[in-house]
Parts: sequence; C-alpha cells; structure tokens
Amino acid sequence: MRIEDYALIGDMQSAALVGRNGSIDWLCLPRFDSPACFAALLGDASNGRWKLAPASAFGGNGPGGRGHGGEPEPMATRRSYRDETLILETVWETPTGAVKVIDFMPPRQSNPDLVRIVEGLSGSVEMATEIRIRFDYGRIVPWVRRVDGHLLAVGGPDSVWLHSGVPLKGGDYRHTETFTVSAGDRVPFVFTWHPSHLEAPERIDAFEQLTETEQLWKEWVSTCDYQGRWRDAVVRSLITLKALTYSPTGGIVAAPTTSLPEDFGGVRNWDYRYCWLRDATMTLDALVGTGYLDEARAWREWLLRAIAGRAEDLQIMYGVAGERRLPEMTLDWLSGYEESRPVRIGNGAAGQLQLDVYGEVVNSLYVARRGGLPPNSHAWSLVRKLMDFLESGWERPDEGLWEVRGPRRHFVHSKVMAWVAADRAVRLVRELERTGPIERWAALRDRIHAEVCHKGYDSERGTFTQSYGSRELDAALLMIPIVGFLPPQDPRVHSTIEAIERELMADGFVLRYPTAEDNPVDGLPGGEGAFLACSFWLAEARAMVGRRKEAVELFERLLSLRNDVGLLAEEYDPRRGRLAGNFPQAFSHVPLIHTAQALSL
Ligand SMILES: OC[C@H]1O[C@H](O[C@H]2O[C@H](CO)[C@@H](O)[C@H](O)[C@H]2O)[C@H](O)[C@@H](O)[C@@H]1O
Repeated sequence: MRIEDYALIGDMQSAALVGRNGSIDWLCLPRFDSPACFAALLGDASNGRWKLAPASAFGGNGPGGRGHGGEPEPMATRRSYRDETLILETVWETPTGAVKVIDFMPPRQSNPDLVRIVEGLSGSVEMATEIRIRFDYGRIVPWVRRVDGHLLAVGGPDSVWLHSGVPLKGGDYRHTETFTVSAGDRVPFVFTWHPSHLEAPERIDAFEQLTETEQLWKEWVSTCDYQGRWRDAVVRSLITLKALTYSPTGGIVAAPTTSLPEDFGGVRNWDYRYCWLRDATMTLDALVGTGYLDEARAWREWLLRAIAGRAEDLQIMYGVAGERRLPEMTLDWLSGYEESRPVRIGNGAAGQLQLDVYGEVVNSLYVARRGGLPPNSHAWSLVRKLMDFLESGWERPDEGLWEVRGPRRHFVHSKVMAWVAADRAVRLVRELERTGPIERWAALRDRIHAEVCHKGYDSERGTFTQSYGSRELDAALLMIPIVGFLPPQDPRVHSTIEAIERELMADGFVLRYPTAEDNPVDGLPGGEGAFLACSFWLAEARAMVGRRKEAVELFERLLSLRNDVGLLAEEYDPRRGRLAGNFPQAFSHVPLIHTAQALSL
C-alpha cells in the first residue's frame, strides 16, 4: 500500500495507521515510541496487523493476505473523518450492500483502547476479520487464549484483550472469522492493551466512547480562530498536530512512525517518534497562532523539565517524557517498507549539535509570551542560559537542521537561527519587560548578522549558500525573510529565492539540498524526494516578496498532495507521484498552517 493509503487515528498518547484496505498496519502501545504490536507497515502481515473488511476484499489470498508487499488488495469505496474529528469512517459498497467501518482511539482512561465498529448501511454484507497480534515490532508471537469468549494475547511485558461478539477462530498464528452485517446492525470490536502482569482492565463501552471521542474533538476544534479561505486544510492539520501531542507530558512527536523511506528501497529511514525541539517549537507557534494556548503552556512545562540542567547538555531532541538516551538500532527481522532497509528505532541525531534549535526555542518562548502566556521565571532563566552558551557556541560548526551525517559545517541557516535567538532575547527584554544583558545580546545579534552577510553570501552568484564558502544551495535559506533576518524587499532575498527556484526544484516542488551520489554533505547514499516543509516555505517567501499569485498557486498544488483524508508525509517523490517519508509529519502540517495564515492576511 502507498503511504497515502493510510489514515491516522490516535488517543494523544499513541496512534495507529489504518489502510484503505481496512487493515491496521501500525500501532505502538502504550506510547508513540513503544514497540509496535502491529508492524506490517514495515514488513508484511506476519509482522502483525488487523484487517476488517468485506470478505470479498481479502482478495485471492483470503484473510491472511500479505500487506503492502504482496498482491494488491481491494480498497474501500471511500473514507473520511467524521466532521472535524479524528474518527475515521471507511465505506465499502459491495454488490450485496454497503457497510461503514468506524475506527477510533478513545481519549485514554486507564489503558489504551482501539475501537472498530462495523455498521450496516444497506442490504447485507459478508464481513471478515483477521488479526495477527505481534509484540516487539513483529518479533514476539504471543500466547493467545480465549477467556469468556474474548481473546487474550500475552507476550513478555505486553498483553492485549480483544472484546467482540464475533468469536474468532485461531490457527496458523492468526485469528479470523466471517460474519454478516445487515442494514442497521452495529458490531463493535474493542482492542485493549495492558501490562501483562496486571489484572484485566475494565471493559469500555464502544458506543459511549464514540460519543465522547466525537465531543472531545469537536470541542477542541471549536476554539480554532483561523477562519480564512483554507479552513478545512488548516483544521485537519491542527487535529493532526494535536494527535501528535503526548498529552500526559505536553511533548510533541515529529511523526508517529519510524522508517517510512525518504528514498524508496534506500537507507534514509529514520525514527520520528520523538520530540524534536525544532519540530515541536514550530508546532507550538502554529498552535499559538490559531488560538491554542493550553498546548503552549503544557509544552513550555515539558521543555523546562526536559532540558533542566546545564546549558551545554541541551539535546536537540528527547523522548516524549523528556528521556535523553535514544540509542539508534536496527530491527533486522523487518524487511522494511517496500524493502527499504534498515528499519531503525532510536535516533542518532539526539547526540548532534544543531545551532538552529537555540533560535527556535527562544523564538517560541517569545511567541508564546506575546500570544498571551504569563511570564515564567524558569523560562526566563532558560533563555539566559541558552544565550550564555550561544555567545561563544554560535561560532562552532554543526550538523544543521537537516541533521547531516557527514562532517560538521558552518551552515548558514544555523547561524541565521543563532541570530534569531539573540534577536528574540533582545525583544523579550524590550517588549516584555524582562531584565537582561540587552546590550551584550544586541551586540551578539549584530556580529552574527554581519558575519552571515559576509561569509554566507556569494555575491558573484547573488545567493546565500548552504555553508560558508560552499557553492551549494539549501532551501532552509528561505527562512531568511520569514524569520526577519533580512526584510523581504532586500535584493539578496529576491535573488536567493530565485536561485533556489532555479537549482533546487523538481516538478514544481522544492528539494532541501542537492543529494547527488557524489555530494558529501549529508554523508548518505541515494537521493530523496521534494521536502514538503521547504515547498511551503517557498510559497510563504513568495508571498512576502510580493509574488502572491505564484505563492497561492504553489500552496494549492501542495494542498493537492494531501491524501484523501488531508494528511501529508515528510516528502513527495515527484518521479513516482507518491508521498514519501514518515507519516503524517508535523513538519509538513505546520508550514501548511503558517502559509495559509500568511496568504489569508
Ligand atoms: O536526513 C537525515 C536526517 O533525517 C531525519 O531528520 C529529519 O527529520 C527531523 C524530524 O522531523 C527534522 O527535525 C530534521 O530537520 C530532518 O532533517 C533524521 O531524524 C535524522 O536522524 C537524519 O540524520
């Protein structure tokens, strides 16, 4: 199945991907970054999945067909989210009748639940279900037994109950059954995870939970204050960002998946189930900008807990509860999405130096304060500590926002963001009545600005460059007007945008930097697709420099890349015409919101 064939459901602690073939192929429990109990996404059906669809949709394989790796399976007739919620409704029309499958994860009570309700719409339909529960990313085949007619699967620390009125038959390491649904029938299935050493959890009522879940999302959306022309796309993006928030702590994951490839069949496969300061601060800015201050407050608390300690120990990313060790390893028993290996968990980028993060953090504290968050003395001492580090730290080479695995460089974008840190620190003092060494920070800001304009600009070619002295371009330079480093009318801004348009575009979308085999910058083999965040930045930058028509045209083309339920991955592969990379990706939905706002002014 293509990445865009999946839809997201979640409970703000974890999330599942539901395919258009009716199969849930990805679910990690109890947290976003826990081992998956359905991992077919990164292998095949034998790595765990749960399919629920008309019996005829199991194709020649019958229940137990291979996931995306085997014969193409029939797809649902249509699907959508119920109004402005995260409740997915998949409709199947068959020659004998029509059914709807309602999938959702209710707001968490004591344990995570996944609910699937089959609703007969017309006639009658023979349905089938096949569940293969596998703990530890498809590695552990649990013991499954029947208790009072329900299934209980146990393996290592995990156990799962499957409550349903349909008595599933076991065999060949899977459980299956067929059943008939007529118009008006409603058949619920409730899948509940709990630690294997504890008593069985209390059973939830699927229908009550459906009502509560619907109410929760509708209430949340009702406070959105964006009313512009692209409201549907903005609201769906906001719901997606909220779904990527780990509600117990306020941390925000970059995406709920690992190792969906940036290069199909290649090695550019990374685990995004962590909280990057960059991605999370940008998410926060989008939420604050649309009226969601509670999330900003929760995230500021998360940040202060996560990075408590010495400024030099700041990491660029953490676990959702602030964990610091995220060791990267490969899961060699998984064949990878369309054979894209290795499948990685953990992320080595956690140990990198990425100077832009300082700018993003100080900026988001500034934006949140301006947006209405009350002052907080810990947040202010954090700003001071970050600035203490930056006063000398900004001169160091780093891995940059693209987290290159090649040698460190003096990335221009990193220095621009160090300028942002100093600029916002000065503004925090001036505009929000804090006391701090404003002259020192202002001097630092001006020093960085002068150096970037001198060493980061190639006056012969009329463009800022990826790093000092390099001839390469980098789409992150589009941030120069967006963050206010130079005004939009500055000729260097115009010519840098034009250079990026000339050299970094593929099929009308933007590559983040050149990834030719012989380009040593990122230290990785293979290429990648167009980076959607950069493409949105180009739309926003065009709008800022007065090229509104072209900005709207690009923005709407980007919107057309969203899948049928409004979701975007990290990248788009123009050659194959497919979404690529982890999915859905906060880093793509955030600039969608910013650009919609910029174009709605
Ligand atoms: O391209 C190599 C790097 O790719 C990942 O990083 C990207 O995703 C991050 C999360 O969205 C984002 O913050 C970063 O800007 C992107 O480059 C991966 O996490 C890295 O380990 C990898 O080196």
